[in-house]
Amino acid sequence: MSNTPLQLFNSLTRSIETFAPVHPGEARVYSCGPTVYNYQHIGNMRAYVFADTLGRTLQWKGLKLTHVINITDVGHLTSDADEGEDKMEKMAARQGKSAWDIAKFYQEDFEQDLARLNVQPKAHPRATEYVDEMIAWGKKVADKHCYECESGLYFDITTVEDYGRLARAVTEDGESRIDSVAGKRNNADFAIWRRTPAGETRQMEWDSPWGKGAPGWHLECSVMGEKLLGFPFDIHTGGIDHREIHHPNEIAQNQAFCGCGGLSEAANSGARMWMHNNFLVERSGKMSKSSGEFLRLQLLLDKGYHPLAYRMMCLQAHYRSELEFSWDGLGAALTRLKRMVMQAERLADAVAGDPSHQKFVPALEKFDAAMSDDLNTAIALTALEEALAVKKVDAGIKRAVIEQMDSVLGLNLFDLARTDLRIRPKDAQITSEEIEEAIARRKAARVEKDFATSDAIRDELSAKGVELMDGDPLGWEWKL
Ligand SMILES: Nc1ncnc2c1ncn2[C@@H]1O[C@H](COP(=O)(O)OP(=O)(O)OP(=O)(O)O)[C@@H](O)[C@H]1O
Ligand SMILES: [Zn+2]
Repeated sequence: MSNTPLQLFNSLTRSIETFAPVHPGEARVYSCGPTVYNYQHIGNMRAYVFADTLGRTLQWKGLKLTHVINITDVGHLTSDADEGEDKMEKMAARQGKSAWDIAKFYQEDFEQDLARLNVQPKAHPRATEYVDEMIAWGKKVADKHCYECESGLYFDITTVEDYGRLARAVTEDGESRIDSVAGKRNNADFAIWRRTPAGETRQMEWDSPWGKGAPGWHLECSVMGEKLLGFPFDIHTGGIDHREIHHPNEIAQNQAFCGCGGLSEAANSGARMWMHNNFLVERSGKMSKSSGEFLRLQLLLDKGYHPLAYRMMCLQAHYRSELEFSWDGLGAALTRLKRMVMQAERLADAVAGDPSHQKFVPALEKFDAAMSDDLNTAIALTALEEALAVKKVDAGIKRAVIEQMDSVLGLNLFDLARTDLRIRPKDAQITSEEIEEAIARRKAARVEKDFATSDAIRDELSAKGVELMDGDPLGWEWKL
């Protein structure tokens, strides 16, 4: 546990602030979750590695954490600015399945990816479970803040003070629009309720005072945040794209809901702090699902990379910096993780003791200072390596220090074995058992000083794409 004050960058004020819990001894965090109309790409997963590292840090500071990552299973249109088709219904039509089945399938896939990245269990409320509460919220704010037009109930952004303060850049026509909704008063007004067009039926629709239809995407997060965490809660997170439209709209709704209009009190915006992770990018630009082919965690596995190598890759960058994905970078992150796992393996039999020992003070202080400085995981990783390198100390003390650091970074160092990190690529022509069996035969031949057989086995493996790595300092033994 650490008592150093935690400094975090609050997007709302664009400055570093000291975290002070709303409820003493507790931290309540809401992270915008995925729209489950498709697989998540690894860029999306960067957002959850960041949110999880934040949650772990708050726990390490001694706070009882309540952390929500919602599931958007209705209401997110193909444009964040509330226009176009519902992403769920569009995919359902494309796959010839029900929107409910689509949501279930991709939610499960998402949760599997979270587990693979060692993201701690969180609450995952689904938007469709809160529709009554969304309607109640709409009723409460409708008179003062909304107007109806043909396509539904819209929020008039001029009815709250300082709309778009979070984005700092919202202008009347500053956002990309794909088509404009007839009857909207201001370009940036957004739907609270989307009425099903006359003569159509949606798979996901509910009765409301504004006709049959579905809730707006921004409303969902406001409602689930308020219901599950209460206003104000401590921290709201999301990817940096949400700073421009989704979160300013949530804040406007929250101001209306609190009946306090203004933004002078951080409380009025629903959360005290708003934090945003930067993008994972490819050379060609932001990784995105709309671009057709995209990188999934499963593809990394299929190519032989352990998912935690991707977590390592994320931690090597500051969450507010862009991170460019490359296979070489991922390979380097895997090697780094492997070195750490090997060092942790040496402590496997030790019972964790009291971490206070002179020799670990510099590394622990460095780690604490780095994490407390707006989650500087890149430096924290070097402190972890310094602690791992400390020699001639009691293994139990060392284990306790490493466990503490790993509880924050989530690399799972004590549960991973070296061999877990060597994943056979999906297209490999040979099974791991066959490789191990050939290696055992070769070892036996070498004991007999039968170098001809030993070389023959090496060639036989090489022909199948397996390179033996005699004397490899990482003990890798072979690679494909
Ligand atoms: N390339 C990226 N890097 C980091 N975070 C991202 C990236 N793309 C999206 N995110 C974040 O991932 C979370 C889930 O995003 P969401 O479900 O809205 O999908 P999306 O990837 O933005 O969809 P699409 O690519 O179809 O526009 C959000 O917090 C979003 O800000
Ligand atoms: Zn959201």
